Amino acid sequence: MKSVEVCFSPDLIHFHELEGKAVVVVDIFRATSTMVAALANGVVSILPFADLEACKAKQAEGFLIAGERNGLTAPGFEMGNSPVAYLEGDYTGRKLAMTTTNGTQALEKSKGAAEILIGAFPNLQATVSYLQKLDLDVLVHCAGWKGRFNLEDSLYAGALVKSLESTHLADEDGALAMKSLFEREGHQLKKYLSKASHAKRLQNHGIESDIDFCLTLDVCDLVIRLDEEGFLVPA
Ligand SMILES: O=C(O)[C@H](CS(=O)(=O)O)OP(=O)(O)O
Repeated sequence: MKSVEVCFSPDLIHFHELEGKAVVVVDIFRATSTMVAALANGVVSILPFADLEACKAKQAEGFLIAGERNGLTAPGFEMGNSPVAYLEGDYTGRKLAMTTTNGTQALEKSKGAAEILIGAFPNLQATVSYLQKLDLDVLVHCAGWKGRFNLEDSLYAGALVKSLESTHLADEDGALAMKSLFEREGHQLKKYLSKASHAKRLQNHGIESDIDFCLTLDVCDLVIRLDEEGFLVPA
């Protein structure tokens, strides 16, 4: 049987082996949810950046540029980090360059894995089915918040561990704990996560509809992987 483990923050990733594994990067509020929304609604690929200036420079090459820091659109960027913006606008055929506070940093720190996927609640089941066909152990890499643990990414990790239980053994404490948490709270995601500090920060930005999308299960039949050129694309 294959295995599944959880890393709770990019600052802890050095404790985990990446080589030979499928890493699922997750940043529920909001980066990975936004990536799913963008690629499910016409964007053809996403080039992730840890750095704002490098990302912004891609505009000169025709990229749509998305930049977010501390929940707000960064100065000079066309898009911020709202999934709903991609559901409402028409970005068909556009290539997106994207940088966010936590999510794109976690992606950068996942490099070296055999396969890197984007995890979010809207594409949970599609990602599970894809992972079950791969002959790889799984590491869930939670983006957290500025190096800290957060509830929403960890709860997603629990949902993934639970969904993979017929094929992947959860044999470490983080995976076991989050599976138990999801079994207890997964039926009331929105109520439970309304207590999360990140949800409270986003509520202060008045983006309730983003939170709703981020916590909706299985509305996108889409698997997203990082390709050999460094673009996030549908698998
Ligand atoms: O835009 C977001 O939701 C967050 C902002 S922050 O972490 O609360 O500053 O960024 P993300 O990279 O999606 O975690």
